[in-house]
Amino acid sequence: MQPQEMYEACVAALRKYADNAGFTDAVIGLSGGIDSAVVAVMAVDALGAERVHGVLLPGPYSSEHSVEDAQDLADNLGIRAQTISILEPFEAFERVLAKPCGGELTGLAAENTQARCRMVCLMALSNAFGWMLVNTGNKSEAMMGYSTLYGDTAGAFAPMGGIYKTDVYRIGKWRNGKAARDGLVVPIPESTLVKPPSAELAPDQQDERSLGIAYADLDEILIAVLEHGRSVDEVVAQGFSEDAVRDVLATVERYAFKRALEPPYPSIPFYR
Ligand SMILES: Nc1ncnc2c1ncn2[C@@H]1O[C@H](COP(=O)(O)OP(=O)(O)OC[C@H]2O[C@@H]([n+]3cccc(C(=O)O)c3)[C@H](O)[C@@H]2O)[C@@H](O)[C@H]1O
Ligand SMILES: Nc1ncnc2c1ncn2[C@@H]1O[C@H](COP(=O)(O)OP(=O)(O)OP(=O)(O)O)[C@@H](O)[C@H]1O
Repeated sequence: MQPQEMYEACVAALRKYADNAGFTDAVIGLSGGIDSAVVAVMAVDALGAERVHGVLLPGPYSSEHSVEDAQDLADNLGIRAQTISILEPFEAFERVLAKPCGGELTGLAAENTQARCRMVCLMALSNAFGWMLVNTGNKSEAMMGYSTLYGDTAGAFAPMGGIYKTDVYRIGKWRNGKAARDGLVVPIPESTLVKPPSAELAPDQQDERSLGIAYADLDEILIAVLEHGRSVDEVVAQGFSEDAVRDVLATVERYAFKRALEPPYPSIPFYR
């Protein structure tokens, strides 16, 4: 499927889900990253700018450029955006969880607590105003379990849940190009499109370093096996090491439990 067809299918699925569930408005955490940027544009196209509520939730490792990119996106889209710092709640959790967690809240527990603080804030807004929390996950992350259970896996619907990360970029670029061709404001800031993706849950964290593989390679392996039914040998013949392919497939299997707890997403054969 070409980016335009993918994009329009995701927008239509989001609109339909919200209508069926009786939601008029949506709330989205805006991180300055590509995933939340593309999902926010989809939500505006599905529901209208006045019905999309952005929330910037900076934490201890949020970079200045992320906050700027998130604000620029909101301005370009003409949506209301507010900032809720997670520093205070996170510090409170660091204090109260230090002793129970062995003396200090560190490592994975500290990283994931930040994502869960964000979820609590977003769900409070959902409860207060009846806004649907839109999940920003993509299929590459879901397959690799690269998300925080009960954190950024929250949300009613994941419009991009069936789209691999490399296509998230293609879709975003296509949507920006369409705006430019139509003489409209280009929604996604250039720096969101070019910076290396990062969860910003630890200092200098980058997705591809944490995953141990570049998204371009990861997606090629995932699409070959999961979408086109290729065998390990066939994928190795495409130019990947057998270890790399087997590692990816073992991770996919290990994280089936997390996918079972993630929101629904469009059931569209994007890759057939
Ligand atoms: N079989 C099973 N059935 C049911 N539950 C099972 C389970 N195995 C583990 N669990 C539970 O799952 C927990 C582990 O899951 P979880 O807490 O999510 O933690 P985990 O999967 O270990 O780590 C999440 C990773 O995703 C990264 N992340 C987070 C947020 C956003 C992004 C991003 O950029 O997209 C990336 C984060 O930096 C971290 O490296 C275990 O502590 C256990 O409670
Ligand atoms: N600082 C933040 N402010 C608001 N929402 C956030 C913040 N950090 C994370 N989130 C929410 O959690 C989601 C997952 O974070 P993640 O870092 O994986 O995504 P992203 O930043 O949109 O994209 P990328 O993976 O390219 O960095 C985001 O899409 C966003 O909805």
